[in-house]
Amino acid sequence: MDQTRTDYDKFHRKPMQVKDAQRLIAGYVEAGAVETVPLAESVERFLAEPVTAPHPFPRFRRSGMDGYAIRSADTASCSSDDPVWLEVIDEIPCGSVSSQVIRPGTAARIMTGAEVPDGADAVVMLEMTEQQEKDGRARVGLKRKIQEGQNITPIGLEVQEGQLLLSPGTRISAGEISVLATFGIHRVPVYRKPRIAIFSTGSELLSVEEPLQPGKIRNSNTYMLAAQVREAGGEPFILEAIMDDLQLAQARVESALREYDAVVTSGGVSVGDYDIMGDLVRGGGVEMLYNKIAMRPGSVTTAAVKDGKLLFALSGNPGACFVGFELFVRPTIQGMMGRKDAYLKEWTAVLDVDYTKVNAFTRYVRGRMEVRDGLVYAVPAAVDESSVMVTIKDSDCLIVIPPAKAVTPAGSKVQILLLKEGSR
Ligand SMILES: Nc1nc2c(c(=O)[nH]1)N[C@H]1C(S)=C(S)[C@@H](COP(=O)(O)OP(=O)(O)OC[C@H]3O[C@@H](n4cnc5c(N)ncnc54)[C@H](O)[C@@H]3O)O[C@H]1N2
Ligand code: MOO
Ligand SMILES: [Mg+2]
Repeated sequence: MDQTRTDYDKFHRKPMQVKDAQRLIAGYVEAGAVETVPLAESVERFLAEPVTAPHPFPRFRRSGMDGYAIRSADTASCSSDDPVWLEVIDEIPCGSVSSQVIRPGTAARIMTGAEVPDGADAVVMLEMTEQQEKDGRARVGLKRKIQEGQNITPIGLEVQEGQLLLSPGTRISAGEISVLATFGIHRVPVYRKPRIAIFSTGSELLSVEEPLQPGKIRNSNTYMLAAQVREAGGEPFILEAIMDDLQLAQARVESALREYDAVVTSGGVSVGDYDIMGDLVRGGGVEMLYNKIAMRPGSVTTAAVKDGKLLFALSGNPGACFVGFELFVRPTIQGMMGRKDAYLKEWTAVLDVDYTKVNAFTRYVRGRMEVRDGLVYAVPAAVDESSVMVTIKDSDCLIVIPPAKAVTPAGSKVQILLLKEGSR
């Protein structure tokens, strides 16, 4: 390729819409290998197989109170002046099953969580009863009519046998752990965490342990990306940052693509003389999928594929790097763990202040949500330049501002993308 042609390609990039780029990437994403882990270790992992209920839950008629299991018909005509007295024929602690059948005129003492004996159709709480002993036999007195079914949790109230409880791709947290434990699933099939290699490019980068030097900065993107990979559910592998050297980058990308499930880099994707990642993806060693997205920040966000494995070459500007990850890498990692359409959740909100910047591309503005009078307001970060690092931490959403020729006024309805997994 002659130099003129190369420069032309470098500068004249064809922007792709975010949704089209996401769809293109999704075509290369498949759920990966499965491993089995002990229940306690399955938290935060992604389930690999459906879980259906092997039995109903509750599995037996369960007493909801400490009291007496009775036949409701026995209380049909009792009153405070004329209590009914039932003979207590058994005591049923939780975990025990009575061998008695409750017949007319009898009752069994029962504890919360115990199986209600045959014949009984209600449980009366202890506080509503009187106890008596007559001729060496325990009796319980009731003064009020009791409804059939009272304080008995029926079989299968929560879950029917065979019911689908959890689908593959579900992220396991406390509620899912409770389901798995209840049904005795103590070895849990989960997707292996995708192994994601991360390295930054830039001759200006110092490692985080190094003292500052003139013109240099510390490499924050690598650590931010590693945190994002972990939050998405993947396993980050931090590779040493490299200088702006095309051969070095080429060798590193190739070996990382061989060894890991996907590779994420930061820096060097724009049109600068040392923007080597931009050159690398156009160089033929990998198949470029896109090198311009119709968005800001991150317009130069780039992706490529080699032997079915994805390379995400994100912008070096921290704000753009963060957004590029959230829109393209996060859904990829989660897709590798069985999640379909794992894109940031979208809500509608009211823009809190005028947004004055205009742009031909959709903007993904860092911001935070505030709920006032039942409405969600989207408050843009004070500074949301692509190069700004410090407002990333203050953001819990990205405010989507479509291409606009004029100010987007306060009060406009806007879409917001939720960033924090906990709020999704
Ligand atoms: N002539 C043009 N210049 C630029 C354009 C353009 O269209 N024409 N686009 C601008 C935009 S927008 C962006 S975004 C950046 C993209 O830059 P690169 O992806 O090539 O990234 P670098 O040049 O390597 O670095 C940009 C910036 O980020 C800092 N950086 C880099 N790596 C890290 C890191 N690991 N941790 C923290 N900070 C990092 C770097 O020092 C630079 O300040 O290009 C614009 N220019
Ligand atoms: O590509 Mo830059 O990140 O648009 O701001
Ligand atoms: Mg650059």
